[in-house]
Amino acid sequence: MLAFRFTMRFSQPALQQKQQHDINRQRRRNLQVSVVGASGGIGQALSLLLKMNPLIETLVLHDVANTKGVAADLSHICTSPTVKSYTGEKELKKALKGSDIVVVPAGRPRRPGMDRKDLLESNANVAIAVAMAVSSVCPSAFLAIITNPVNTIVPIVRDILKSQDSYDPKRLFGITTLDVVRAKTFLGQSLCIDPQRINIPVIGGHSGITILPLFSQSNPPFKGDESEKKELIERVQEGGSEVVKAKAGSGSATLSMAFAGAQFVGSLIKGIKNEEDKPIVECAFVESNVTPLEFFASPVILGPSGIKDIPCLPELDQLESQMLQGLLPVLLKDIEQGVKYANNFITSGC
Ligand SMILES: NC(=O)C1=CN([C@@H]2O[C@H](COP(=O)(O)OP(=O)(O)OC[C@H]3O[C@@H](n4cnc5c(N)ncnc54)[C@H](O)[C@@H]3O)[C@@H](O)[C@H]2O)C=CC1
Ligand SMILES: O=C([O-])CC(=O)C(=O)O
Repeated sequence: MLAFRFTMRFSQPALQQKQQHDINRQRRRNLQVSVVGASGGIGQALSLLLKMNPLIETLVLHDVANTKGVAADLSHICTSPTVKSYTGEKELKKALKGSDIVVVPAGRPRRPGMDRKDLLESNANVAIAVAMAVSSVCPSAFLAIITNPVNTIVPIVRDILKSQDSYDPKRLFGITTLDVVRAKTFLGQSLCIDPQRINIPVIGGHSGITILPLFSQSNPPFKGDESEKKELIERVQEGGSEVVKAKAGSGSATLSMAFAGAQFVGSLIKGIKNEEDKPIVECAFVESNVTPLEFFASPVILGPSGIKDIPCLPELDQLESQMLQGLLPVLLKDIEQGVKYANNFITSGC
C-alpha cells in the first residue's frame, strides 16, 4: 500500500491561483496536445493513438521533416481531434502556441551497442529548443519528455525552464510509463492473467539498473520465488535493450512506447478534466523529495494543474531495498550530468 503523505507543497498567492483557475477552465473546454517529433517512429504511432482520444480538440504535429504528409494522412481519420502541422525549427513556436500538453518524442534513438547516455549530445539540443519555445509561447503547458536519456534530459529541461522563469515542478514529466507497461506484461505472462488487470509501480529512473519495478507491491501479488523475481526485474530493466537488439540497427521501441505515451497523455488529460471519481495515478520521472535525489520516478497523482501529490515510497522488500541503494548513486550521476550540461549551456549564453 502506498502511504499518502503530502511531499510537495506549492503555496501560491491569490492572483496566481486565480490565473491557474482560469487556465484550468480554458483547458477543460478546448484541449490542445502538441507532439514534437511527430514524424518519427514513436511520433507517428503516438499521434495516431492521440487522434483516437475524443477529449483532445486540437492535435498539433511538429517535426523537422515529413510533418505535412503525416498530418494529411491522420486528418482523414473520422475522429474528433482536428489535426494541424508545422515543420522545422522556425515553426516550433507557432506549433506550440496555445498547447495544454506538449509531448516530446523528438531526437535520435539507440542503435545496438549504445547506452541511452550516448544519445545526450545529439538529443540535449532538441530538448533545449523545446523548453525555450514552451517558455516563450505556452509556459503553463504540461511538458512530457520521451526523448532519451530521460534521466539527464529532464533535469536539463528543468534548468532551461528555470532560466526563463517558467518552471513549475508540477508540470514537467519524464515519461517512464513503458517500464510499467513492460512490468505488467511480463508479470501477466508469469501469472497467466490479463496484464491490463495488473497494477505495479516502477520507481527510480529510465535506464538499466535505475529502473526498479516493485514486484512486492504488485496487485494481484507476485507468486514466484526470489530468483524468478530477480529475473523479471532484470527483464524490465533490459526491456529497451531487448527491443534495440531485435531491431538490429533500425531503432528502439516505438510501438510500445507510443502505447505508453498515449496512456500517459490520456492520464494527464483526465487530470485536467478532473471528472474521475478515483485518483489518476501514473509513474513518472519528476522533481520529487521521496528520496534524497532531486528527481525520481514514482507514482504521482495527477490533477488539473499537473502533479497534485507524490506519495512517499511504500515499504520495499529486502531485494528491492538493496537495489534502491544500488541505483541511487547511478541516478544521481545522470541527474548531475544534466545539471552541469544545462549550466554550461546557460552560462555560455547560447
Ligand atoms: N522514454 C522512453 O521510455 C523511451 C524513449 N525513447 C526515445 O524517444 C526518442 C525518439 O525515438 P524514435 O521515435 O524511435 O526516433 P525516430 O528517429 O524514429 O524519430 C525521431 C523524430 O524526431 C524528429 N526530430 C529530430 N530533431 C527534431 C527537432 N529539433 N524538432 C522536432 N523534431 C525533431 C526527427 O525528424 C524524427 O522524426 C529517442 O530519443 C528514443 O531513445 C524511445 C523509447 C522509449
Ligand atoms: O532502449 C531505448 O533506447 C529506448 C527506451 O528507452 C526503451 O525502450 O525503454
